[in-house]
Order: sequence, then structure tokens, then C-alpha cells
Amino acid sequence: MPSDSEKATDNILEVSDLTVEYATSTGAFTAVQGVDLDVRRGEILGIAGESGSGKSTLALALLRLLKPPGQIAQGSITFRPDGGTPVDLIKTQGRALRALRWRNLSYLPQGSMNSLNPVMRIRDQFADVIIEHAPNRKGEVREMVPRLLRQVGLETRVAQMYPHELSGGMKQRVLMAICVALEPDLIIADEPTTALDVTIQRVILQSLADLREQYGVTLVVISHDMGVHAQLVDRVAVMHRGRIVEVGDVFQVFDAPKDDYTRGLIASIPRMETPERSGQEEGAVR
Ligand SMILES: Nc1ncnc2c1ncn2[C@@H]1O[C@H](COP(=O)(O)OP(=O)(O)OP(=O)(O)O)[C@@H](O)[C@H]1O
Repeated sequence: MPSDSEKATDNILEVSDLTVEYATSTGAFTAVQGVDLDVRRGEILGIAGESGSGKSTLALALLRLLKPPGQIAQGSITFRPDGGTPVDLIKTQGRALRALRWRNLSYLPQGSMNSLNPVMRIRDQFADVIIEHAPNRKGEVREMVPRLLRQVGLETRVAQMYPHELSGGMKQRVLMAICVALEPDLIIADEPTTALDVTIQRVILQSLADLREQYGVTLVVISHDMGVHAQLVDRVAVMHRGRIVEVGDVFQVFDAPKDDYTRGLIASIPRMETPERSGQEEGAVR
């Protein structure tokens, strides 16, 4: 067992001085500016901030999925896969980068419910990812799909269905199950509950918390909704105009925000769910 001090320094991701720009007709627009951020192995880290603060751009940069006109202008992103050799994701290209995707590093994109292929049965969408990224596990697909569906609270018959037969919340859960299929070390989820009704949001948050328990996966959860952070995350980083203005234990940040912007963000929520409340009163995730 690692000691507390070892645990404290066991970062799965270390982001240093990361700056991301979009080329526009009027010059470069800096969407992420000099971000320093550590993600600790096994934690759920929230990234908060209003729309346009740079959360999705940060996520895409971390995953090396940023497309032109976006580009990483400077910085380093050290990824330390479980039991593997650390890599600087910014310097990793091509096959080496593909090898990390799904198996080590997985992404649940914003609006991901629309990213399922409408003309493929759910089981075939699992098979596609597994066969493409871990061909040696092809023989396990039949066993894996029902197990993964059950793990996110879906009936195994969902495997035979097409996306249009599923509700938004069910589609989101299918995507979460595909995300964990190859047991990644780190999942970055962008607005996983947006566009879902409140009851389903709660179920999705519970499923994310369960995935951490079951797989020991580290999660970075991006959300503009401070209620999501209150219910789910261990630490929260607050973004404002491309910078991280505050990062800390979620209880501390909610109880005693250090930055004015964070204070405003918390105060602007009409009925705040504090971490304590969500656990005690409503049987929520924590
Ligand atoms: N392709 C692009 N070209 C130019 N600017 C962009 C582009 N994509 C995003 N931006 C700008 O970068 C900034 C950060 O956007 P980003 O989508 O990362 O924010 P966000 O916090 O994730 O907000 P949201 O939740 O609304 O997506 C915004 O000002 C946005 O207008």
C-alpha cells in the first residue's frame, strides 16, 4: 500500500503551462492560457466554469483530439498510465497515440448521445471498439457486452437494440459502458449530464461513481453545473477565461472559495446542493 505522501504525489496526469489557441480571421484567440493542473490517480476531478471558459478546449487538448483552427501553442501534458512508462502527450503522435486511446485514455464527449452509429446494433458498436483497439480480446466480446451493460444499469437485451430505441439516458449509459470496455486508466467526460432530465442526471452521476469503484478508473468530469461537482467529484478546478482560477478539495472550495469568480459561480446557483446535503438527504451519489 502506498503511504499517504506517495499517494499525494501519484499523479496520473500532470499538465504544465498549457496554452491553446484558435486561429481566427482577426488573429490568434487564446482559449486556454498557461494551465497547470495535476490529476491524482483514482480521483474524480471536476472542471467547472461557465460556457466559453475553455473547458472543452482543455479536454480536447489533453486528449490530443484538438482540430484546426485549434492548436496547442505551448506546454506539456505528462500522462502516467497505470504501471506504464510516462509519456508527454504533446510529443506523442500517430500509432503511439492511438495505442493509448480507449485502452489507457478514454473520452466521453459532449453531446455524446449523438455519437452512436444510428444503423448499428449496440453490441456491434462495442465490438467495433474492442476489435479495433484490442484485437486480441475479440473472443471476449460476447461475454463483455452483457457484463458492461449490466455494470451501467442496463438490461442485457439492450445489446440487440438500435440507438433510436433507447432514451437519452440509456444512450449515455451505453457510451459510458463502451468507454470502460477496455478498462482505461483515465476517462475524460465532457458535460456527461447536460440535456438529460434531473432524475436521469442523478442516475448517470451514480453510474460514473460506480465505475470509479469497480474499475479504479480516474475521472475528469467537465461540467458548467456546480451541482454535478457537489454530488460527484473529490476535487474541483474552476476555469475562467481560459485560466484555472482555483483548484481544491470540493468541500473546501464550496465552503470557502478563495477566488471571486468561484464565489460568484456558487452564489449564482439558486438552490445550491452542498456536498454534505446531497449525500445525506437525497441518497445521492456520495
Ligand atoms: N473552432 C473555434 N474557433 C475559434 N474559437 C473557438 C473555437 N472553438 C472554441 N472557441 C472559443 O474558445 C473559447 C472556449 O471554448 P470552449 O468550447 O472550450 O468553452 P467551454 O467552457 O467548454 O464552453 P461550452 O461548455 O459552451 O462548450 C470560447 O471563447 C470559444 O468561442
